[in-house]
Amino acid sequence: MATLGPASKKHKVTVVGSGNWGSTIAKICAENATANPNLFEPEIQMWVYEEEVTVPKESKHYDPGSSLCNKPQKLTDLINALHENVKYLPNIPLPHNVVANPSLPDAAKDSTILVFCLPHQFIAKSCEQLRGKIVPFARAISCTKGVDVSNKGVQLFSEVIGSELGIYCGALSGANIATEVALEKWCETTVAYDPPPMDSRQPTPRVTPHGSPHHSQVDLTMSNTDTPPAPKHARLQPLPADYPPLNHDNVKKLFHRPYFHVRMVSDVAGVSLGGALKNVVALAAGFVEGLGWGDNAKAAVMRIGILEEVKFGKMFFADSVRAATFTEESCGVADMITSCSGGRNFRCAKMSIERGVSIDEVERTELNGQKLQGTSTAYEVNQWLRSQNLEEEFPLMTAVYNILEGKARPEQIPDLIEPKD
Ligand SMILES: NC(=O)C1=CN([C@@H]2O[C@H](COP(=O)(O)OP(=O)(O)OC[C@H]3O[C@@H](n4cnc5c(N)ncnc54)[C@H](O)[C@@H]3O)[C@@H](O)[C@H]2O)C=CC1
Ligand SMILES: O=C(CO)COP(=O)(O)O
Repeated sequence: MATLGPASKKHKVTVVGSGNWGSTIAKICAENATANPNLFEPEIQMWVYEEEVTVPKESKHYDPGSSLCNKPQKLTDLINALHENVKYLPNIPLPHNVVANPSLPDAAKDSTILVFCLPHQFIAKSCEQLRGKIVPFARAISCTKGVDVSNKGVQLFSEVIGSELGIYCGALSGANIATEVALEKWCETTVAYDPPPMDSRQPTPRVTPHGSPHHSQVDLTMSNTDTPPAPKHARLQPLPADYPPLNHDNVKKLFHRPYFHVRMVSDVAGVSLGGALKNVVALAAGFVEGLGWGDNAKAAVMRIGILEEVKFGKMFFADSVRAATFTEESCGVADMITSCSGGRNFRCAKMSIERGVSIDEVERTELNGQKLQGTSTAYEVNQWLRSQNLEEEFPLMTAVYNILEGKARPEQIPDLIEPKD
């Protein structure tokens, strides 16, 4: 067995995104960079989609005499001066080693770990900006919840990021309402990371994967020897030996906090799909709550939602998904419950019924720039199901789409999701 020298380099970490969850994830990574100085560079770069922001009067930083407060400022300048994202994560101090950067290529320069935490509609554009500008052996984790439908079929965002950038991408998802996590209220999350064996420098169990570059182009099968087989296609570059290995233990150290408990798994598809599809279910839960139907109705919607998640995974990601991920891990049932109780998709869908306005209007007026993922995911999922002639197999996903389109009413949900004999 090859001897491994001590790692002389450390991982540079960039968080791509700075919204409600992006800023929270940057806080977590920054705390862990400080806690693990042997693994990570001290500074966490956080890419901020630049905009002009006025410090709100209710902010503790508001001081009418200060030049920062008397006119709109660049959000990056505010974050770096106040160590708070006053627009997307107000009242939460960010560690001083979080550095806001308005240039994506600059923020990601030389980074070996890219943590993507953007609303899903912005992933493709950000990958375009990064293509050819990152270190070729970088690894990524997608914290984005959604699926992408294109002429390539239905893809997870870990797959989109992986194939656009030619790097390996895992996924982080769980019952994680950002404001609670940012306040350090305890919760669990699931990180799916199924790295090529060359990263972990230890045998990794064979998993049958779906689609992303290491999946389709690199044979992950381990022989019985300690040396991993050479990849059939060398596109995925090995992590140089002078970096600490990116195995489950070290990836966990980037995210696990006393208030944010990480369980590591290898099922990237299951983790990603749980997070994506529950956002559509949360809209249905919001609709029935908005009608005043109570917890029993919401529980029925959640039950069917979980069944449709599992079915979607088995039908379209059969070679990689593990049904138990949806029931055993935080990214499954637990995320369904929390999202259908207090998530933005749930709350905005409920308000849209109560006020008799569209959910898009509620998003515009109530979320101060934060983005719903359930509405666009409902359209993406429907586009895919329709292309496969399978809308009837997913009555809840289809009902939500039809309600958003004005082709069905929320009151019809019980009939729409009733199994057809
Ligand atoms: N907020 C939460 O509680 C959680 C969110 N997530 C997921 O994390 C992902 C990111 O969500 P949040 O951080 O909550 O974002 P957010 O919804 O709070 O904020 C919107 C973000 O989009 C950025 N943005 C606006 N226009 C843009 C453009 N043209 N290009 C690039 N960025 C642009 C804004 O700067 C802002 O950072 C989503 O997929 C969401 O489902 C996952 C777990 C919890
Ligand atoms: O994903 C979330 C909690 O895990 C947050 O969901 P919302 O985007 O609906 O707030």
